[in-house]
Amino acid sequence: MAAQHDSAREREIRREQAHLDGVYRRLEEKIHEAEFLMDDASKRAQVGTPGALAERDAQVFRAGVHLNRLNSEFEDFLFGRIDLLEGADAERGPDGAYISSEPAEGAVRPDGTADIAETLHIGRIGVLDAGYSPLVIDWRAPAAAPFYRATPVAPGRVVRRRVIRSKGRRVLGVEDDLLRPQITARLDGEELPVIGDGALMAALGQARSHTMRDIVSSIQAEQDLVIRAPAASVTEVEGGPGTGKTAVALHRAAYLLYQDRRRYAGGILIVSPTPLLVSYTEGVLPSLGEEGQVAIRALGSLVEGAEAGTYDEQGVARVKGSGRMVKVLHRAARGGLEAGEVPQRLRVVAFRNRVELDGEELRHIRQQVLGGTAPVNLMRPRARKFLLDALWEKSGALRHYTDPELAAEAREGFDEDVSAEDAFTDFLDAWWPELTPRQVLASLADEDRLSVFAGAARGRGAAGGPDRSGRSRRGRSRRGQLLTPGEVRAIARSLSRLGPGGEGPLSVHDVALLDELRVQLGTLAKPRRAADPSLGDPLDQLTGLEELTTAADRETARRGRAERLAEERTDYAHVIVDEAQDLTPMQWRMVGRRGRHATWTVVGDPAQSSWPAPEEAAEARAEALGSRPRRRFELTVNYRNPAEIAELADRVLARAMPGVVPPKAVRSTGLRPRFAVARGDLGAAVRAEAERALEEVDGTVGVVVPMRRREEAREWLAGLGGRVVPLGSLEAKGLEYDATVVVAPAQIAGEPPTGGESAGEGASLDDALEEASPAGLRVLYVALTRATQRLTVLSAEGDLPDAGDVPHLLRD
Ligand SMILES: Nc1ncnc2c1ncn2[C@@H]1O[C@H](COP(=O)(O)OP(=O)(O)OP(=O)(O)O)[C@@H](O)[C@H]1O
Repeated sequence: MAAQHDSAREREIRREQAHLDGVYRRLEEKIHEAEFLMDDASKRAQVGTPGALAERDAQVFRAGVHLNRLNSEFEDFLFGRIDLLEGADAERGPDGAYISSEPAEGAVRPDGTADIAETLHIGRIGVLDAGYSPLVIDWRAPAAAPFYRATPVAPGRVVRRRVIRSKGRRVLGVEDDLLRPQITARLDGEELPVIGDGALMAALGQARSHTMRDIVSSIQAEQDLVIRAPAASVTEVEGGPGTGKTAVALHRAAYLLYQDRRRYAGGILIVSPTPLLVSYTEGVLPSLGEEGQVAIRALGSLVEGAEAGTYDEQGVARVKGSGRMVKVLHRAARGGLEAGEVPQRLRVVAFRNRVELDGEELRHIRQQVLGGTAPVNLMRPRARKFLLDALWEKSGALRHYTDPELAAEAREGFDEDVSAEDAFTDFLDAWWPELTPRQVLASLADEDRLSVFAGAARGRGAAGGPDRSGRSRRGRSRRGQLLTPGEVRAIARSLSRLGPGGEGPLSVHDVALLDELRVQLGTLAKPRRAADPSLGDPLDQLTGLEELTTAADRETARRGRAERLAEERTDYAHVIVDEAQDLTPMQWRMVGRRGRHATWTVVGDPAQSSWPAPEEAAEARAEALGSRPRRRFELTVNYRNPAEIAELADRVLARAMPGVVPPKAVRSTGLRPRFAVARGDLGAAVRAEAERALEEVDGTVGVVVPMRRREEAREWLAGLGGRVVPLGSLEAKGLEYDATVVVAPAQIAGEPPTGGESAGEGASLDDALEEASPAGLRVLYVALTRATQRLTVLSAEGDLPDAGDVPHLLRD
């Protein structure tokens, strides 16, 4: 093989540049073609026959999509290349590349030499030359798979894998991996040069910004297996921090779209734990050429019209997220009719007689109606019928008829009479109003009401809330009691921030409760809106001769329709759940409803779960995913943290989940984590450490503080600029920064379940350890695994640092 020196590198860069120039020439031709098609299409608008118009619409649409993709500003449009031996067969796939992945017999000569038979360039979208030969293969095409999968142990046909770095139209560099070092391969009679020592490390060393980058040029083999796994039933992926789970989930969405656009366009939902993670990741799909086809939603934004703006204290969150709430809400929905002023008398005039039902009779009727299983709002017709039955009986009119036919006729007349009376309809509206989920949720701010639904007797066992370690006292509660009086009080208090109609700020966990109530209450069919021509199908408007709308109008209408569909869509074709370990049972139910007929990809890491009752969540997850078969994958390499940081985090993991094998960190920076202690003012110490980190790295600095300190942290760090981000420990999920400052680790690990004070000044070692529940330690593990370059641990009250400033929880 040729030795690596600068002139060889430059020559190779020139070669790739020549190829890229050819690709851009071809792209320009395609752009002209698409523009011509658009132009041609708008001329057809003047022809005006239905056939021509329909054809034109289709043409405008196709050309528009194509133009958008071609015009997209791809940072490095072309990023890879593989040089392949001759294949075992001579069959070509639809992208023009040969299909076989194994070399033909005799491709390597007995003397160890071989010729490169095929060179493929890999890019974000595929481009064919005028003769339909591939200039660039789409990274998702089967022919591109060896680029990701080939290893020196199983190289297949790949001799050399090259990552090409470019900016705009300029090739900046190339990095090669040689997969068959034992052979001497020739390309066009020349020995194949090998440049650089791998692109992965270069990618990992880059400074981080506030948005995630795609990893399309350096996807690793174990990740590629997940990305390209067939979308059957449930694909489950587990892996430690930094193993690329989120990256893989996003690339998988793009892959599925490529595989079956018809099925998946607009039909993929990615569920993310926090809005911060949504905004961090949402640029990745457009960079892969997939704009607007995938809904990425935070757990607090999954229900239409309900956007969570706050977090509950952890103790409250634990109860709201628990499966015990299903029964409480079921009862609350059924009892919701009693929440306001309930009319105690119904008085109507029928057949010229006054008929009346009193409070007791009405209560009895209500009970009978509620004996049905339908959602409460959908029982209104049943309520109406039972009321009419009772009125008819009470009127005594039946006695006057012996002939059943006449009796039936009379009854019909009676019902008509009563139903036409305002007194009756007004009564029904007040007695069986349409309940909204928000209203019913807000009604639970009344502790007495909630106690009834929760089966919790008031006034006794006031200390029955969550205990200090956050463990539920469910095991010790009375039979039939769903929530303890302490839990009832905590929930009622948290809901008191809502107005009577449920207006006001919702917490993330309230949203899952609203979704549950939505189902328990049922939604009345809305009267169909008068047809709005801008929302109709443009093809429906082609009534014959006149051309009513311009192409631009139609494009707007199409977009309006797409947006409306996206808003209303509640059942997806594929659901991807990121950070799945953190979904509460109630959230699993909410997410499960959105993928009843879907295939699923579920990625997560049990070691990062902040949910204190993993068995309960596992049960809910099993229920949401149903009996679909599971296919499991594991990711084992940590691409984010340098080994020095991973080693420290692993100490916490060993404490939180003894026996769990941490992922292997592939990089080492030689920089050990820094330990410091806040001896005076905590805010000043945090600010000083953040400033120091800003000096040390080019990119972002995340300052992770206990949840209850996040408001203060904003003030401490004010004015340091956009590179510094203050975060509560639970908000750090899934994110990464070049440097992180983890503040008060013992408080992060021991954040008390009901938001009270944790072990403070003068706390003993035993106190500190007792406070740190496994769930708390897992939260700390997340905080410690966010840094790509540098980590500072700043001890505060309760950390018990040793002489080297290492806090107790992080010592060996
Ligand atoms: N094959 C790869 N090539 C380059 N970078 C990679 C690769 N795989 C992962 N990374 C990078 O490693 C970092 C971690 O990836 P990601 O956030 O997807 O991990 P994760 O498993 O979701 O982590 P966590 O569980 O901590 O949220 C990201 O910066 C990602 O871009």
